[in-house]
Amino acid sequence: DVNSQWETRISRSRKIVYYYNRATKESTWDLPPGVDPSKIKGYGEVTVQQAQNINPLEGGAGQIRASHLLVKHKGSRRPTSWKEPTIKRTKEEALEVIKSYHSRITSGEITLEELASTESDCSSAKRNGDLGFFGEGQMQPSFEEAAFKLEVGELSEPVWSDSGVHLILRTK
Ligand SMILES: N=C(N)NCCC[C@H](NC(=O)[C@@H]1CCC/C1=C/[C@H](COP(=O)(O)O)NC=O)C(N)=O
Repeated sequence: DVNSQWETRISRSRKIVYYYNRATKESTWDLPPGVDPSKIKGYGEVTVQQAQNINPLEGGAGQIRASHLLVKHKGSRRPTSWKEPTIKRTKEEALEVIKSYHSRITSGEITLEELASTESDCSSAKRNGDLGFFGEGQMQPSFEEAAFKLEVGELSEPVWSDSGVHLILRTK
């Protein structure tokens, strides 16, 4: 089963956990869909919290914390998600969807975290969209540039990255 293929390792440079699949030799920063970090082979003592790369400590200098809601499209770098195995919507359709989410959040009808938990195509949906603390060089440039421009508590306009289109809420 999927938990037997994956193992957690510590990235020496980043001092955060990543996941390595012994069968496919794939490595990824984010919790692979369907994997329970508390059930897979760990490298050293890795807490579940660490395994989800949520840095429990205040972000270091120059780090911010943000949550996001991602809507992927068929041209996304990984057109699959925990929600659907093959994402077929077009870029235009993805933008329409994210615009409707943007107005529902700005009208106060729903929060980004609530919407991300059920609608985001990113595995961070399980954490209400929380990406934890991150510094420069960790996220794709377009996402990083938009996120670092936000004030704490501010919601971005739709932001494109190779992953798809995002709404970003800076939280710290
Ligand atoms: N530090 C934390 N928490 N995780 C490391 C994130 C690695 C980073 N990821 C991104 O830049 C995309 C855009 C912003 C968020 C994000 C999340 C992607 C989106 O989904 P995907 O396109 O991968 O299927 N899911 C995971 O990586 C990257 N350099 O690829």
